[in-house]
Order: sequence, then C-alpha cells, then structure tokens
Amino acid sequence: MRGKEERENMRSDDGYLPLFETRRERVRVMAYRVFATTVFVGIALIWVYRGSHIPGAGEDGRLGWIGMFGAELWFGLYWVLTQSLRWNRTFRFTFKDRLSKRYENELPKVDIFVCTADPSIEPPMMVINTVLSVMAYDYPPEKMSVYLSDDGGSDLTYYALLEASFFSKHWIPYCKKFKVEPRSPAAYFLSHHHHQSDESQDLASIKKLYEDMEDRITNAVKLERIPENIRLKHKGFSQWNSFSSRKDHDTIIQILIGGRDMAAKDVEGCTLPTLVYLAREKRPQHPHNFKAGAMNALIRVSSEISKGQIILNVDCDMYSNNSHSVRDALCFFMDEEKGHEIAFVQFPQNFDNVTKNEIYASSFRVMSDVEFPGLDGHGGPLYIGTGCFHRRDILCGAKFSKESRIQWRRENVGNVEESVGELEERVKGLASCGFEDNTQWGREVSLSLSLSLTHTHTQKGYLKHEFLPKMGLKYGCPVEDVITGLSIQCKGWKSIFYNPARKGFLGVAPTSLDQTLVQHKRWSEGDLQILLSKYSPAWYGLGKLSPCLQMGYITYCLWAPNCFATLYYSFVPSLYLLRGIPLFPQVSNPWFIPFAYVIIAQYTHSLVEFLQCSGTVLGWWNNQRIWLYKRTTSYLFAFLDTMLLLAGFSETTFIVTNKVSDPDVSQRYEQELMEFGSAAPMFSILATLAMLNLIIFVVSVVKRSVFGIMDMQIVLCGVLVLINLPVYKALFLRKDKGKLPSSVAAKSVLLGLFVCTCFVFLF
Ligand SMILES: O=c1ccn([C@@H]2O[C@H](COP(=O)(O)OP(=O)(O)O[C@H]3O[C@H](CO)[C@@H](O)[C@H](O)[C@H]3O)[C@@H](O)[C@H]2O)c(=O)[nH]1
Ligand SMILES: [Mn+2]
Repeated sequence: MRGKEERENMRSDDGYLPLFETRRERVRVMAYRVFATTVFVGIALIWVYRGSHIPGAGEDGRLGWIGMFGAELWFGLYWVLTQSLRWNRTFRFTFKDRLSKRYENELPKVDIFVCTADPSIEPPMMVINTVLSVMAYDYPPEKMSVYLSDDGGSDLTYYALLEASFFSKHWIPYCKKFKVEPRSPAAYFLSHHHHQSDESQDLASIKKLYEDMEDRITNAVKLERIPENIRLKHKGFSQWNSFSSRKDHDTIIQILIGGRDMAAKDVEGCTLPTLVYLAREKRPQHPHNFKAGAMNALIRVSSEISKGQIILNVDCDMYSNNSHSVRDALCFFMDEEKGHEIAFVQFPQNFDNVTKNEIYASSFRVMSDVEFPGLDGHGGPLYIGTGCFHRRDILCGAKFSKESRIQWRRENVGNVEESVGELEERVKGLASCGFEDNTQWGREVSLSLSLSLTHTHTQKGYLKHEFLPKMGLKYGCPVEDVITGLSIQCKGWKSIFYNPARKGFLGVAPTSLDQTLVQHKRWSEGDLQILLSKYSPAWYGLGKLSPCLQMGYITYCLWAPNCFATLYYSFVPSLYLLRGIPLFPQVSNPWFIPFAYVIIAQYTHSLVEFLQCSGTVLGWWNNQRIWLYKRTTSYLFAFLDTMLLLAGFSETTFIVTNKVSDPDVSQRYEQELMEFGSAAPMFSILATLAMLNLIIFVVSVVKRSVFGIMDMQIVLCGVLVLINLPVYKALFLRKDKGKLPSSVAAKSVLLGLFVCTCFVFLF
C-alpha cells in the first residue's frame, strides 16, 4: 500500500517526530478522477438528450418526459456533490509510544460523558457496560472522570451505576492485569471462550461477580423498583423522594467515586476514576433540548468537579472496544505542530450486532471507509455524536487563532476543603432547567427558535461561573451533533477522522425496518434543517469551509429532498409502460449508450467500493433496497415535517432508538428476515409502490410483444420488483409476526390497481 500513498510529516527538518501521520492516496484517487470524469460526460449527454428530445405540446408523454428530465438533473447534480467525498481520501495513524515518552506525566484530564434517556429501551445493564468499558481505559485513573447523564431520571439506572461502581473495583484491575479487550464486561465474557490457564481462575471469579451483579440488577428491573434493604443502605436513593415523573423532577446528582475524596481505591489499592450520576432538572413547561441539553448540563457540572480539558462523548449503547482510544485521540490534540488547530477527533460508528449481509444497511461501511476519510481530506469530518473527543474550550465556543497554543496544565478545580456533599449541593444549580435562561447556552439554530431567544448575559450564576462567551452544543435541531460540529469548523477549527484497525467503539444498530426508517427520518430531517438554518453550509459556510467540505456537508443535508426524484423514478416510468409510452431511448438508438454507460459504471463502481469496504454482494444488494426505502419514506416524511416546522405547525422531536427487541424479533434479525410487523404509514407507501410495480411488470411481460420497444422501462420495473421481493413475501407468504398485516396487503393491492386503472383510462 505504501508506495501508492503520499506520507506527510514523517520527520521535519529539525528532526522533530510528530505524534500522528497523515497518508493520502494518490494513484487510486487519480484513477478515480479519470473514471468520474467519464461518468460525468455520460451524465451530461443524458441531460442533452432529455433537453433536446422533449415531446411537443399535446404529444403523449410530454409531462412524464419533463419529469424525467427534472429527476435526472437532480440525480446528476447530486452525484456531482458526492464526488467531493471521493476526491481526496485521507488516513491517519498515531504514535502512542511517542506520546507516552514525551508526555506521560503531563497528560491532560479527560471527562467522559455517557448519555442515556430511557431505562425501558436502554437497559441499565447495557448502560453500565458502556460505563465500565470507559472507566477501564488505559489512562491514569486520577485524570479520568466518567459522567452518566440520565434523562430518564431512573432510580433503576442509578442503582445499576451504584452496583457498577462496586464492580469496577474488581473489573479495572482485572483488565489491567490481563490486558483485556474489549473492556465492556458483557462483550468480553461473550467473546472469551479461550483463555490462558493462569487467567482462568481469575476469569471464573470475575465472571461470577459480574453475574451476581447482573442478577441483582435484572431482578430490580423486573420488579421495577429497588429492594427496600438496598434502598435504605444507600443515601443516594433519598433523592427520589420528591420525584414525581421523569418529566418533572429536581436535579439528582451523586458523586459515586472520587471527586475531592480521592480515597476510593480498587482491590489492588489503585485510584479509581471519578464516577458521577446526573439527572438534570426537568419541568414540563421547560424544553429540555434532548441530548444537546443533557450534554450542556454535563459540560457545566463537570467544569466544577473535574474540568477535564478533553471531553469524550459516547451514547449509552456504544462501549469502548479499544482501551487505547484516549491516547490515540491525544496524539492528535497534543501534536506540537498541528495539534492546536484540532477541535475534535471523531471515530466511526461501528456496531457489534450487524449481521453478515446487513439487512438494514446499518454498518455504514462506505461512510466510514470512503466518505469520512474523504471529508478528512478537506478539513475534517462531521461531528456525529458518539465516539467523539472534543477540546472543552472549543466545544464551549473558543475562537480559532493561528498563534494560540494550548496549555496542557492540570488545574485543581474548586475548593479542596469542600466535602463531596457540599460540592454536590453547589453544582446542582448548574443542571437546573432555568440556568440557561437569558444565556448563550445552546443558542439559536434560527428557524422558529431564534426569534424567542435573547442574548443578554445578566444572570448571576452565569457570570459567576465564567461561562460568558461560551455556548456548548446547539439546540433546536434533531442532529445537535452535526450542527455543533459545523459551527466549530466554520470558526476555522479542523477535525480529524480516526478509524483504527481495532475499532474504537461498538454500538447497537436498529434491528427492525421501522426503527431504521425512523432513525433516518430524524437524521435527514435534522440535516435539512441545518441547510435551511442560519448555519447553512451553503451560505454561512461560504468562505469559512473549503468548497469541497461545503459540498460534503450539502450531500448529507440534501438527503431529505432526494426523495422526490427517487419517488418519481420508482413509479412514473412504470406507469408509462402501461400506456405504451417510451421514456428512454431504444437499445438501437445511439443515445442509449450514455444511459447504459452511466448506469453500469455507477453500479459497478458502487459494488466494487462496497466489496473493498469488506462488504458482501448480498449486503450491497440489501443496501440498495434500504437506500430505496429510506428515500421513498423516511426522507419524504422528513421533508414534509421540516416544512411543517418552518410553517410553525410542529416542534422538533427526538425519538430515541430502541436498543432491545423481543426474542422472536431478534431471531428474525439474525436470520436476516425483514421485520415489518405493523401497519405504519411508511410501510403502506412501500407496499403500494411494490404492488404497483408488480402489477405493471406482470401485465407488460404478458403483453411483451406490444411493449417490446421499451426495454429500459421494463428492466427498471423488473429491478424494482426484484428488489421488493421481501415486501411481497411479507405481504402474502409469511406467517410470522414480522410480516405485513393483511390490512396493508389489501390497501396496497387496491391502491396499486386503482392507480394503474386511473392512469390507463383517465389520462
Ligand atoms: O432526550 C434525550 C434523547 C436522547 N438522548 C441520548 O442520545 C443518544 C442517542 O440517541 P439514539 O436514540 O441512540 O439515537 P441515534 O440515532 O442512535 O444517535 C445518533 O444520532 C443522534 C442525533 O440524531 C446523536 O445524538 C447520537 O449521538 C448519534 O449516535 C442516546 O445515548 C440517548 O440516550 C438523551 O440523552 N436525551
Ligand atoms: Mn444509538
């Protein structure tokens, strides 16, 4: 691989060795650029053909033709945008040995934020496995603090964390002794069947401890309450005495390990990382701003307890799979030459429950292996929420200046005399829901919100805590992460994408079609809102981001509007087939060549790219299906909802993804059987489109002699039928609970027939 890549800064002239290295592909990128140019010529020829062959007024198919022209213009222009992601792939490599040689005694403090929101769909056992995995990082424990933000305000989650704090005293020394990977106990026990003999004794006993803890927690979860004896033993539970509901309660905070009192030691006598539970105050009349609100409360609370200069954020389902990730991230931040420009280091989102052929396209392979390295070549990837290291000062709004260098100092925060109890009382106010009124925290995303917010900085606590120019994560957008990262990059900061061979984080991907589509609706809706907001990469980013990075952002922001061209393509040519009106050139026509070339070249390229990202052929095919489904449902709904939001008829929501599923749903997931199981409106759209194409395909095959001239239209219709096979199965053949209900079957058949009949006879 090496010869083909250009390697930067191996060693500068003065003999200085950098902490990380950057490699850019050269040969491959050049080859790709040539290929892309030929595809572009093809696309341009298609446009020329469409533009020069529009049927005259009154002729059959004029409207349909103009629509095709519109769709192909859109597809072509969108394709141009996506080229930015493939133009300059860049890969990063770290030198952790150099880091420890130079800085082992001056490593900065790191605060780790884990967010959870609902114990019923984010089980406490999963949450504490994530917490334990990050507590066990290979990093000086006295410099590490782990905060769990619980938007569910659940005493069950709190109880689980309390149990985890005891278990960590055994788990962390065990991990260090045997250099365990991964350091999430559940994942470790699952993957470790073989082990050395001297380890097996220890393994058996630590496993026993874990399972006992698991029993206690799952029992409490089943009972939905904490056993009385435990409740009485730990004073922390008293904070739930005044609790009325998860939407209405005081701040609950508990420093379980550490803080001022560094007495907490593990069984080997080593210090443990600080561990804090936080459920910020919630009141029904106060918008809580979802994850962004939780993160901002964490930023403030941690600034009084530990004030780590580096902040790592993970979702509660994303355990650390690599105990060196903190050191990897620091290699970027602490690099003497380039480190001071870097605002955040984003790891890819990987999942440990993706099946071989990823039926819901949830592995994001191409995104992690192609698109994000591509963005990294233009100034840095997007911030995508979990698995991201930030510099605290920048996350809080620091401006970029070329000269500024970072001081990696260890600060002692607060008053050393203060007891843990006093400290807890003091920081409670920082997590109250009124704290941010009249401050710059999370300020405006424009849209509807911007008008109602004022920018005065008069609140006392605000000034007192020196948060004046600081802001944190942005509110009002369902993808708080992307918009926050964008605003940081617009200030001139760089970001880094780091994708090591041993994955940094592993999470839980959705296991049903419904969840996948809802998640993508949230994402595409949020991205579209960004495009229309004050921070639009198109306008606001002008001159602040490199043009290629702007294009990269816009590709994601245009997910939602993408629905129209795809919807059009997925039924209009088929309907015209029924009427015998051709919308594509015949095979014998020279204009057929650009169509054939673009389609074949693009699909071959996408397949090869997917295989190079270690996917399977069937996985690629499944990806195409989900691509179609997202565009015809999630994106459409996201577009409509955004319009309603703009018109002031709806509010931003955040539907948390379910991380547990019934055993039979899981079983079908393992078998890669698509899970429908409800009559959701999105499924009706999918089923109707599928039925429509099936009906037309059958009719046109039967009457093949009549329609023989329209090969491309038949092929398109046939491919749509082929890709929809799982839908037909779910409509008519399956008996299990994951099938489509018969009401959807009836509706889609009737609607399909109705549309076809109307089209043939009425127009
Ligand atoms: O009111 C809320 C809602 C969510 N969360 C947490 O936010 C995280 C992400 O939620 P999830 O339902 O898992 O959404 P995903 O679509 O998987 O999340 C991706 O997309 C989100 C933006 O849409 C980002 O916030 C996430 O970091 C990113 O991983 C989870 O840990 C939740 O517990 C909260 O803390 N408070
Ligand atoms: Mn998630």
